[in-house]
Amino acid sequence: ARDDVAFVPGPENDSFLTGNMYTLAASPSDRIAMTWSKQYGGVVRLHGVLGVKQHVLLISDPAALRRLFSSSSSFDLSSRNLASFKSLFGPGIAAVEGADHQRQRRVIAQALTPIEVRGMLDPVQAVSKNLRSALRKTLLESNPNGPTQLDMLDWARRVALDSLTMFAFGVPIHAIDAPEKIHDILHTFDAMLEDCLGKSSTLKYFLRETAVAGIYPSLLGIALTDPTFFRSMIGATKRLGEFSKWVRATRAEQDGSGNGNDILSLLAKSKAPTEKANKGESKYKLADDEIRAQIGMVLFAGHDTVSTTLAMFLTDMGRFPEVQAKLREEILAKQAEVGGEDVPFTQEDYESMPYLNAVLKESMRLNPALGQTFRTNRSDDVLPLSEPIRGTDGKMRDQIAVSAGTVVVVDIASSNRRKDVWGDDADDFRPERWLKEDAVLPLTKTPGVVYGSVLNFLAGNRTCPGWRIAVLQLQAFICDLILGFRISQVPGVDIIREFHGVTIPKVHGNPVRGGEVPLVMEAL
Ligand code: HEM
Repeated sequence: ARDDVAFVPGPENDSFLTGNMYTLAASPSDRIAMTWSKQYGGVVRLHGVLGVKQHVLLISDPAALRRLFSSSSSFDLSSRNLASFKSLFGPGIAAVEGADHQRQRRVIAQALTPIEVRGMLDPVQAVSKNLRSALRKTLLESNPNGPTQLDMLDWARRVALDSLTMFAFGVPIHAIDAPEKIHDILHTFDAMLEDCLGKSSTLKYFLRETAVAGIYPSLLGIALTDPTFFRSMIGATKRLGEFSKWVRATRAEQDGSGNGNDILSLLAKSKAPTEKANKGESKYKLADDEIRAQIGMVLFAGHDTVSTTLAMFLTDMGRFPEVQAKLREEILAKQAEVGGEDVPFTQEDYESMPYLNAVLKESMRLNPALGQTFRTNRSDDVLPLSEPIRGTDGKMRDQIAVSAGTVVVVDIASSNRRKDVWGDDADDFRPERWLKEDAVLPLTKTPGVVYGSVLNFLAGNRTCPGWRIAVLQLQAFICDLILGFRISQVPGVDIIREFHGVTIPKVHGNPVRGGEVPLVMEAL
């Protein structure tokens, strides 16, 4: 088949074994991807891992991404990702493709409509209030008269886990009150992601990548060549199994279900036959093993993504104290308007705070929890370009033929910073850009996304189905934290993001396993 990928300009090969892929994975804060996309444009040819596929395309061009995310696209999660998800979680939404995926998505989308998400507000707010009082107590105990330095990534993980287990599974886990009791589950994924996907060394990266790509797929082969990777996968699978058992046992104690409004209860309803069931309706139901598989899947997709986003938001509040002060003013004014501290905000209240949403979108735009995600095409495809490129053969091309099986990196980080879309100050933190009348970007400029034209929740057939509840949680946590605390940077501490499949924030120059976000917190 015709294939233009080899003619797309890109960087020199970095390594015989890992091409440019380890450089990409090991570069903090998505920096190298953004450097390449600035240097070479919206499509960049990378050298792949030896033996897996010679060339890889790094894409931030909006026209190419629109094609990639369109309904007729041949691109989907790579089979290597599908297989790893399947062995970790079972046949859940991110482990299946084609008709099975469509059916599962339909059911899961029904559990996360605007109406269902509205019903999840109470538990989310209860957890958020608990965070505020536990944090206040900790601060007063450690320094009654002033500020204290805390790892806010740890607190973000705890609040995200408490909130998720309530709205998704209908069971309380008490990560805020007793993190030591659930340490394993709290850290299942950050540990696994670091061991399995993180930066380590070129050789280890090579062994892992070729293992998951099925070059030597036997468990024994993986165990022998990369014991850390092997142990970590086995450990995560075991903890997930225990967690899922605990969820089901706790729900059984609570009269066989959660509160009725959580994702699991809603999924279970999809299984129950209705009297009016039309012919063919069963194709929109989930089997028991599929429902079970969603427990681990949702824990994976909805925990570290939210905690990283929140921790980076708080980091930005430390970096930009004037933004923090202005945001606090807006939330205080809204609180007075609705009747004071004791009246909880509604979803409309959160939505009607323009500065809150502008700051959240701006922080997410610059700090995506997933800076990259990987795809392969199931059949030959052609990607149009928003601006033509000159190939390494000297020919101008306004589209690129991509033969089946090509690995594509969706460059979310660079897409969120394109100057032709966001303006010359695309790299700057400037929430005001969202307040202008023309802030709504024309869809022709972006790949068609659910939340404010940023690509954080992706687009297309695997757009994050949890984006509404993710945003609602972030709005609630942010309001409580900004009202309750003054947040400052720790002098000399710079936070970077390491990419391990999901981003883990760390201290520049002194990265610890699992990450941390030290901030100076003061109760107001
Ligand atoms: C700020 C928080 C979040 C971010 C940035 C985020 C981002 C994403 C992205 C980029 C994907 C697509 C991954 C890919 O296909 O390569 C995704 C998928 C998914 N997300 Fe989220 N997510 C967030 C929160 C949540 C929450 C809270 C839930 C749970 C309710 C959730 C559930 C899912 C599920 C189930 C998928 C798989 C969808 C599929 O394969 O069709 N996410 N998310």
